[in-house]
Amino acid sequence: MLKVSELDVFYGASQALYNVSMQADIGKVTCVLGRNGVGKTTLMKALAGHQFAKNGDIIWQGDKINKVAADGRAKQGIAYVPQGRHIFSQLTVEENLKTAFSSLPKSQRFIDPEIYDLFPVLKQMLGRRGGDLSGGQQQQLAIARALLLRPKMLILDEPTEGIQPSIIKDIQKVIELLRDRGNMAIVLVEQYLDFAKALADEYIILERGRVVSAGDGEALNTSGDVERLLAI
Ligand SMILES: Nc1ncnc2c1ncn2[C@@H]1O[C@H](COP(=O)(O)OP(=O)(O)OP(=O)(O)O)[C@@H](O)[C@H]1O
Repeated sequence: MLKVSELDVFYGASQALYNVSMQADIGKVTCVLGRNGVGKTTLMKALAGHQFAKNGDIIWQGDKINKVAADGRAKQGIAYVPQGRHIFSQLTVEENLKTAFSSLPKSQRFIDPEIYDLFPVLKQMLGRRGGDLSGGQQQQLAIARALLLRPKMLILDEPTEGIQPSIIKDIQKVIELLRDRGNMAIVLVEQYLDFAKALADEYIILERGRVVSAGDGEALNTSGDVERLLAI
């Protein structure tokens, strides 16, 4: 389980997160919602170890990981799929997948064939360059690469951004399947409310760096607050 308490995060002198607390349980999807620029990506970076908190605690599986860098967190089972996917456009699909190996012990440095059950398109495209894939295929590649770490927590920052509806459905099914296995916490940043509603077991909404609403996924459908807080 992930437990975040009273997190303050700064970029230089500018504060991006104020007193943020949240929890993400194994076997659940926790959605982080909010308009542009409210701090969602900053929170994900703080969870993944790409940005450090000035104050507050990040407790993962009972250990305080505030000071652990990103590679250390990957080794502790935290996998991060950043917004914009960050795949290597000059490397092939297979080479992109293998970049995950550096965080794995030697015995686990292989591509689990299950990856191709989840994302069949990747098998057909193993020799293609990452940059030649569609946005949706790149997103699938980025998620597959993260899954090679055999994570206990998967952080997905806006996986539907700029992606065609049929692939959004495929990604939704994969997230549901991973959740239903019950051995992974999934933290999902999402602007696309229908996708969030379909997947969220729990949610938080950020506004100007603060948590302004939180609850179980059902409340996303019933609370009028949600539409108001996410309206542009
Ligand atoms: N590297 C940075 N240096 C300085 N300020 C930053 C940096 N990255 C983000 N910020 C600022 O921190 C605040 C939160 O940004 P963040 O990217 O976390 O928001 P977000 O909710 O993820 O937005 P979006 O939905 O547009 O991705 C914004 O005011 C942004 O301008």
